[in-house]
Amino acid sequence: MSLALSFFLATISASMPSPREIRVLDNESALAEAVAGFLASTIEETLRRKPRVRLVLSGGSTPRRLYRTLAQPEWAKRIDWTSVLLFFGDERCVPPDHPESNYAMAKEALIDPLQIAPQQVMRLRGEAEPEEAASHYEATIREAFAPDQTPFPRFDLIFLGLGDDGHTASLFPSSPALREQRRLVVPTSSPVGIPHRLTMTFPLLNAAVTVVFLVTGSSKASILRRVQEERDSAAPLPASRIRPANGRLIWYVDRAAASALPSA
Ligand SMILES: O=C1O[C@H](COP(=O)(O)O)[C@@H](O)[C@H](O)[C@H]1O
Repeated sequence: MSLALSFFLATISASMPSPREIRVLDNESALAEAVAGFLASTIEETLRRKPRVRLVLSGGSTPRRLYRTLAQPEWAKRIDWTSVLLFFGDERCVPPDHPESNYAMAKEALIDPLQIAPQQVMRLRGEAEPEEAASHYEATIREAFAPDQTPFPRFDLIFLGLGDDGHTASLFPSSPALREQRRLVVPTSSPVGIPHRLTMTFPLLNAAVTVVFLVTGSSKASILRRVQEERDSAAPLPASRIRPANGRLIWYVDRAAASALPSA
């Protein structure tokens, strides 16, 4: 089936800051190919306007598949990685070679295979004291965007995942980090797995030019439906609060994850 046919595109714009698009692909590998194509054209288009692309990577198994796809020769030769600066939306407070580190995963699947230069990779220091690591990353981001960053730095593209509990990045339901309005990066905690985390905040994530969610598998079907339905609720799940103020929000999901959506 062609990519064009396997896309189901829904655009819902009522009372939202920006239209939302849901693109449904047959399976995880079709999704990785489609997102690789989207990334390639975003990088190309951004480089026509400015010298650098600032891209935020996410953790999780779906992004890993995407990174491995991007490292394949056919995609490697289509993308000019020398002009891309890589950042991370969140990190576990673990050393950079820990199996749970988002940086370690991206290094193994994307950065090393593509030989992306260390000076292009801005990692969160999971091994440092969390407050210090958050402030350090905030300074790193500010420096990478100077002087152009009012009111918040505007990343060209941010990849995000969706947790079973509705979390995204390391913004977990009921966390005080959800209320942060001023800082770009904060320490936070997770109710499951590695407890101490670092995460980008809503104001920073929502300042992006484009945010892309990557969601696959039937285990995500019911939470995906909830996130799509409750966008106007008074206490929405963290993932529902991703609403780029002047940007685009695109959901790439596979058929299994989309199976509980009303239009699926
Ligand atoms: O944005 C993100 O989302 C994931 C949740 O996805 P999962 O597929 O691993 O459940 C999160 O854990 C990850 O750190 C983050 O970058």
